[in-house]
Amino acid sequence: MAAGMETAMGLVGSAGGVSATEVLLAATVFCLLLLLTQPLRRRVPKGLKPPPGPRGLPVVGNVLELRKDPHLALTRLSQKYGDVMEVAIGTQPVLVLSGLDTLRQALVRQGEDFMGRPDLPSFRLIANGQSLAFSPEAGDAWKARRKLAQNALKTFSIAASPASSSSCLLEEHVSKEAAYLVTKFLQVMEEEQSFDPCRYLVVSVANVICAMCFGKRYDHNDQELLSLVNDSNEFGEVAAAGNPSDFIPLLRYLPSRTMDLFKDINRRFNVFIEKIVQEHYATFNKEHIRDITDSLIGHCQERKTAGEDTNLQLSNQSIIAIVNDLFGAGFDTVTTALSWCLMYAASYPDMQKRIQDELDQTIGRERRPRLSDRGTLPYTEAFILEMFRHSSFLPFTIPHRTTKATALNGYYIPKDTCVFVNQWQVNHDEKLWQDPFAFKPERFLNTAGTEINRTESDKVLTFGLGRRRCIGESIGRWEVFLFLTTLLQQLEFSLAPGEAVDLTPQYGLTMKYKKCERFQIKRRLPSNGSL
Ligand code: HEM
Repeated sequence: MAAGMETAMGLVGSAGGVSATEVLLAATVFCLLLLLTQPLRRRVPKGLKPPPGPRGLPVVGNVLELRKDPHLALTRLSQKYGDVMEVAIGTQPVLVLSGLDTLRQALVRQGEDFMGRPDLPSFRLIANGQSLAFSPEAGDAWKARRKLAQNALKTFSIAASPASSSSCLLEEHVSKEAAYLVTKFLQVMEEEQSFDPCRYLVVSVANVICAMCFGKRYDHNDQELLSLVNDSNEFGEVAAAGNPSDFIPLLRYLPSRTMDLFKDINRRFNVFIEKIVQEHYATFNKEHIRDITDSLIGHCQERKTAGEDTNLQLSNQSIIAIVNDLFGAGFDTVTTALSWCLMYAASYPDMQKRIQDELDQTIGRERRPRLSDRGTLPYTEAFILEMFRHSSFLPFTIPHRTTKATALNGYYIPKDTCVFVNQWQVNHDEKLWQDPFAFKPERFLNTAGTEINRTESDKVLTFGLGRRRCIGESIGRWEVFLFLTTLLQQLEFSLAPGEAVDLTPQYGLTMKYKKCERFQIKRRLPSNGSL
């Protein structure tokens, strides 16, 4: 993103000259460009208005205002122009939506109108253009694929599992990986003074989604997996809302290291998934469906015998691409959520202690936390909610697109308009939250501190809303809960003394704090009576 923005800045900065003729020529070209690049005046139906927004420069539009932390820049602009505003990225108009009520209206009540995805060049590179999450299709075939993904995901994660000693497969996988992490953290701590736990967290979280999708787990030193999961930052830089090269065609022809990396990540990702899918095809047995990949292969084969192909035109390739999406969406989001949890816990030791006291009183230390403990740990739940709100690590949803011409809050919005949904703004809106920049889990508790206040928790926006709402929401929330409680039941997290840690989120599809090698982890002292 930064490289692209610099290029965009270079573009406007390059005009200049010394002689009067050159100045005149430059001015003429400028005016011509201005005329050519102004969006054609749209015909706005009677009774409606075009959305307001800041005036942009020719060629680059408002790119310069958005070049750093677009979520903050667009929040500031929304304070001036309102919940429905229009900015220009390059010459393309982009609708930016803020405000919880406006988002509920657009994404839920008028959900069909706002459910598309824009056809962006970088999105075409994801899963060979077949991605469920990023491709522009939003018709019946897409709806059938989303349903298929939801069902497969449910069967191999949160559905009751009579064959397992855990309540569901998700609990079994997470519990195992979290217990392994406890041992791993203590082992690394013996070897090093302090370290970055995210390096291990990401493999454990990836192993959970690998177990569900592919029925396999990887070693923490597996180079193939490590090289994939450690490149999520580069992926997020390009796939984030507002990547200039998606909107300014000229930038696509200029060399960009970030773009080259993005292409390479997607290529390696496809190779990784294809290899596993081929292995599954070779050993497939319809009487013994082992995981999500098998269940999708099974679906392809059933459809073939039922002659359903012409019906919804789902290609086998597009069905198999679903595992690509589930794996991709399933590890970076949850790892980022957990890394923020650990950072807040280490930065606020009193809050960490309060969670641990709650765990000691409710669960003790003899048995591992289970998913059924969720409703019994209100402070822990409030802490997780506050992590989602305060970090807002998914500042925007994946961009949306209008599927037809529509109206919102009295503004006219043409078909195929690209839409950014500003989740960060909602989570820091002073009209919704008292002291929005403070980290205060208690804001979600009732006065007695015994229950979550559901009116407050429903205001946090993290998983999107409506037709495009995240299909892994329950899995994501449950994983964060179970990993965090298992880790905090056994371990104490702190930061090595030194300079203050920089908690500023780095802009991307998912926002992380700067790499921090200063975590120290030790086994908790026995509490009175337990252990
Ligand atoms: C804490 C964890 C997670 C967070 C915060 C999160 C958040 C989101 C958000 C904001 C979106 C975009 C919504 C929109 O565009 O309006 C999304 C989409 C999606 N998520 Fe998640 N997610 C998480 C975990 C997961 C997991 C574990 C999976 C799967 C195993 C998953 C699968 C997906 C898929 C497939 C989509 C695309 C849906 C569509 O385009 O219709 N997510 N998620």
